[in-house]
Amino acid sequence: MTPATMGEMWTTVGSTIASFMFMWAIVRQYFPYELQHFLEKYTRNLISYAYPYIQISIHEFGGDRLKRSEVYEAVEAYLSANSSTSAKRLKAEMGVESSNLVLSMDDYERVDDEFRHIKVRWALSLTSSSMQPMPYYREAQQEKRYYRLTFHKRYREIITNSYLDHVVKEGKSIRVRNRQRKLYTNSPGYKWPSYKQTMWSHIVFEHPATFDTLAMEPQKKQDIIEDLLNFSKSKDYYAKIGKAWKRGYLLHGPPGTGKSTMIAAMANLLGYDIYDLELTAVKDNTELRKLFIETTSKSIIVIEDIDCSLDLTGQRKKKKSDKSSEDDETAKKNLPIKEPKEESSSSKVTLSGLLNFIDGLWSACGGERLIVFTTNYIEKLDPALIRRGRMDKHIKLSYCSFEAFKVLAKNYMNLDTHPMFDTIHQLMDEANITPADVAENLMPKFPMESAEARLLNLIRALEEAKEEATRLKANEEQKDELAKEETTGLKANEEQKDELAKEETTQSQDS
Ligand SMILES: Nc1ncnc2c1ncn2[C@@H]1O[C@H](COP(=O)(O)OP(=O)(O)OP(=O)(O)O)[C@@H](O)[C@H]1O
Repeated sequence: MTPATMGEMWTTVGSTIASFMFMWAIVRQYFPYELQHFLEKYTRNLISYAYPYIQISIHEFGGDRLKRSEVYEAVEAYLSANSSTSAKRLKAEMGVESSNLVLSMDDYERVDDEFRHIKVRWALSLTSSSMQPMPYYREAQQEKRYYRLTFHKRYREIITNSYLDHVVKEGKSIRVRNRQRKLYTNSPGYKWPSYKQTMWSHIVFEHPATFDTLAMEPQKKQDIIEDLLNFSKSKDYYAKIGKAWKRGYLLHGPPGTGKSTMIAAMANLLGYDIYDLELTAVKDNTELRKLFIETTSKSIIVIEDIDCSLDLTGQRKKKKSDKSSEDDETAKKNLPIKEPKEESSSSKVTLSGLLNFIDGLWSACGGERLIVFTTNYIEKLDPALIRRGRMDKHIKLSYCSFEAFKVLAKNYMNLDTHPMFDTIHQLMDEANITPADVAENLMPKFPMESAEARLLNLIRALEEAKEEATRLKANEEQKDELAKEETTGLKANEEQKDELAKEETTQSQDS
């Protein structure tokens, strides 16, 4: 068939040449190396006169042949999202950084893509190296894969300036979404022996908590979700206002109200890694800075129970004997007593070191990081540590409300409503119970335990909590009464003493 227009003619020439080159890529391996080299050089020169297309190659391995090229990996991810629907020959592999099966275009396969109405073609090809492979990097050296992008030369500018950037950005974010996330810790067990320094070590982070499963009032939950999503999309905004791209969250509330669960939900929402920083294992401010610099972008740095981690007030660390008065206070508030973390006497991290870690010059490195502190006792923290700007958002996690209970009932029993809910609602207004305790009661104690039995367990727990609260209140009132009586007695004594003294003075004056 004769091509009707010039455009079609170029298309025909182009696709003929492209097909020729594609065929050549397959058959070239059967030619001796020297002949391949010779033929390629002269054919390329000849083709470049007639060929209206531009080609860009992206090789799997860089000059050092050891590390996969980041751009290649991004293109691979971008095309795997694209090619799984359009390519005819796909290969299935386990993702390097994920446990999912990843589909991508097979060797010598081609896929078409479109960008601002411009059609481009990607092909995956292979070359074999003439070099003797090193034993450990055999694969990297023997089979060299590369992607070849072909487009018409009239689109050179748009493709090189915008399309490639778009592919790499998209590919990187697909990789972030698909990667296996990590939970890092610097626990004392991971000291590097020769330097005696703590180091990060990690396991795969697989916590199933999400904001859907988190028991909390819906409006409060929505505010937090929006705040987090807003943060993750605000790179340009932070740059514009000249602030490091990071945000501090302070989660406070009694034990078992979901502080750790919320951190896991945050990480799952944003696809971030978690660095669980054990401050008591950090030797000094220098080591803290080193650990901080080693954290990567898109991560949450967590310091749990910050009040127990260090003496952040600069005062003498409390001795065991000093604890009793503190414990009295705790008992008054009906909170379980938190054991202090491992003795931190060897740690010389100071409050100023920690503040530097949050918002000093070093804190700007890396970007896109959340810093989360948790505490059961917000009132114990130095105001400088938690002022807005450092801890931008303070979130109070509290005892279970009826709204929060409904989330747990849905999660644990798939119940939206039940006649027993009214009693539970009423009791929850009168008694304090943590979401952890509610969850424990809703869990079946044996297979097939009925919903009624589990709700009854919860009602009993609520009644106990109510009785306990009434008992504690009565105790408090009794203590207040005794204190009042004591004060009245002391006052009467004082008055009697004054009276006697007055009488004595009168008598001595008379005599
Ligand atoms: N708000 C909640 N939503 C869903 N589950 C919760 C919630 N709060 C607690 N839980 C359940 O209770 C368990 C303990 O909660 P979590 O460890 O998150 O509490 P915490 O406030 O961090 O406690 P602590 O102060 O002792 O560290 C969790 O594993 C979870 O099953």
